[in-house]
This record gives sequence, structure tokens and C-alpha cells, in this order.
Amino acid sequence: MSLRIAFIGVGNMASAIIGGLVASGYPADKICGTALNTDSFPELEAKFGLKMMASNNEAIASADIVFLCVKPNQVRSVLEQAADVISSSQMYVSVAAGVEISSIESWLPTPAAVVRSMPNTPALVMSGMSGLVANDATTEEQKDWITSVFNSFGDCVWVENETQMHQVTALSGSAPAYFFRILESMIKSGIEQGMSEENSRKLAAQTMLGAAKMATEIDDSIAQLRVNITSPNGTTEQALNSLNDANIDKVMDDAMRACVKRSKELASEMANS
Ligand SMILES: NC(=O)C1=CN([C@@H]2O[C@H](COP(=O)(O)OP(=O)(O)OC[C@H]3O[C@@H](n4cnc5c(N)ncnc54)[C@H](O)[C@@H]3O)[C@@H](O)[C@H]2O)C=CC1
Ligand SMILES: O=C(O)[C@@H]1CCC=N1
Repeated sequence: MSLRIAFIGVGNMASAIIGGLVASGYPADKICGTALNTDSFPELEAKFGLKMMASNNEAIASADIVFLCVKPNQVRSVLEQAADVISSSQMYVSVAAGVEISSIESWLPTPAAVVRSMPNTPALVMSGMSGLVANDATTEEQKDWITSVFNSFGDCVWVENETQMHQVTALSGSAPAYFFRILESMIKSGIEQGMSEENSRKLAAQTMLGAAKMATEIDDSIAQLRVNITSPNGTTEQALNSLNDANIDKVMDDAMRACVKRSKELASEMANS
């Protein structure tokens, strides 16, 4: 029997997860969701087949598993307002960046299984990547169930300790945006050099997909995959020299560290809210 799932805050991230779940065959009649904008309900119901509800508490009361998909600063009020309908037999799964398990535990009226996740939007196209960590109340069976849910829209890893969720955020949660930013620059340059936007986008984006497939499916080191393309004194070497001159390692390290820094700030803001 499929467990009943409530998604509190159906926006970008919840839509991506729900889309993956439904596409993988999870029965949509076991899924409900809430959002502030009730005008979006007909479209969401038509798209996913789930039931949208105006009341978080009704949705939470009806569920075995509650996905907390509101913005980080909303998690506390959602849980505190639902105190009367929360039970210790439910499992709470948060996607909120920077919100620590101990904060969620302190906002729940009763001890319960809590999983903290950091998914990413490629879940929309079944290519998501998520980091997961659970509290001690979460059983191995519940973890297996969560693994299968997160695998339904991509892949996932359980991290060794919760602190590593900051690095997960930098490596995968926020990272699709870095790759989109790089694509934007490549496409812009292609257009400025006379290519159509359509061809520039197709050439660059399909190449990013192909490179990612090679990086995930071929056992060679990433450096070796790069070397295989780089003929001595050829075209690639010139492009890589330009990236190295711009100190690409430092650019990416700075970006990752800025992401981790904000994730830590969010965690302490949420813990003290
Ligand atoms: N967008 C992303 O790439 C990722 C987002 N996240 C996390 O996912 C969470 C949601 O982010 P997005 O989906 O991007 O935001 P979003 O703004 O697209 O969605 C949030 C949804 O929550 C609803 N909402 C707000 N307050 C509510 C309340 N009190 N009760 C019920 N619904 C409420 C809004 O109507 C909206 O539908 C955040 O905590 C974020 O940290 C995590 C990983 C990746
Ligand atoms: O930017 C954010 O805060 C969220 C978390 C990871 C991706 N988006």
C-alpha cells in the first residue's frame, strides 16, 4: 500500500519532486499539496493529478509523510500552527536550505522521524541529485523508502553527518544555477560570433549533457576525460588556457565557499528565529 504524502508549499521544488514521483508511477491519489496561491490549484491538479488543499493542517492531518517545501523562514510557523494534527507516527521530510534537523525537532510538538534533504531542480526532468540525512528516530525501513522516493526523480546520497549538507548545497542543490550561468555565457558568445540563438543553445546545452553523462558513466578521472579532448596545440588547449588564465579554480572555489557561507548563515538565522 502506498503511503499518503502531503507537500506543504507546492512551488518550484515540490513540483519537481511531485513530477518525478508521479512519472515513476507513484499513485497521484495518495498525494496532496498546499500553496498560498489558490489560483494555481487547477493547473497543478491537472498536471500531476494530486489534490491541492488550502489548509496546511488538513493536508498534514491526512498524511503519513509530510514534505516541508516552503521557504526556510516558513518552516517553523507551518509546524507550530499544525501542532494539533502532528503525530509521532508521521515522517517529516524537509527540503528547506539551511534548516537543521534539531530546529525541526524543536518545532515539532512530539518526537518523530525527520529527514533533511537537499534536492535540485533537475528532478523536473528525472535527473535530480539529492543529499539526505536523517535523525535517530528514522528507521532503516523509512530510510529505504526515502531513498526510493528520491531515486524516483534521479539519484541521491546519504551524507555522513549533517554538517556536510552545506557542501551538498554547494555541489548539487545550488549548482544547476552555476551550469545555467556558464551556458548563458557560452550561448551569448556564440550569438555574438554569428550563430543563431537556437543553434547556440542546442550545441552548448547538449554538450553539457553529454559531458555530464561521460563524467557519471565512464570510470576515467575527470582530468583524463578532459585530456582526451585536448590535442597538443589544438583548439581546446587554447580555450582551457584562457580559463586557467582567468583562474577558473579560484572562481569556482569562491562560488562554492560563498554558497556554503550563506547556507551556514541561513542555518544560524533559522535556529535563532
Ligand atoms: N529551488 C531550488 O532549486 C531548491 C529549493 N530548495 C528549497 O525548497 C524550498 C522551496 O523553494 P522553491 O520551491 O524554490 O520556492 P517557491 O517559492 O517556488 O515555492 C514555495 C511555495 O510555498 C508556498 N508557501 C509559502 N508559504 C506557505 C505557507 N505558509 N503554507 C503553505 N504554502 C506556502 C508558496 O505559495 C509557494 O508555492 C526552500 O526551502 C528552498 O530552500 C531546496 C533545493 C533546491
Ligand atoms: O538558493 C537557495 O537558497 C535554494 C537552495 C538550493 C537551491 N536553491
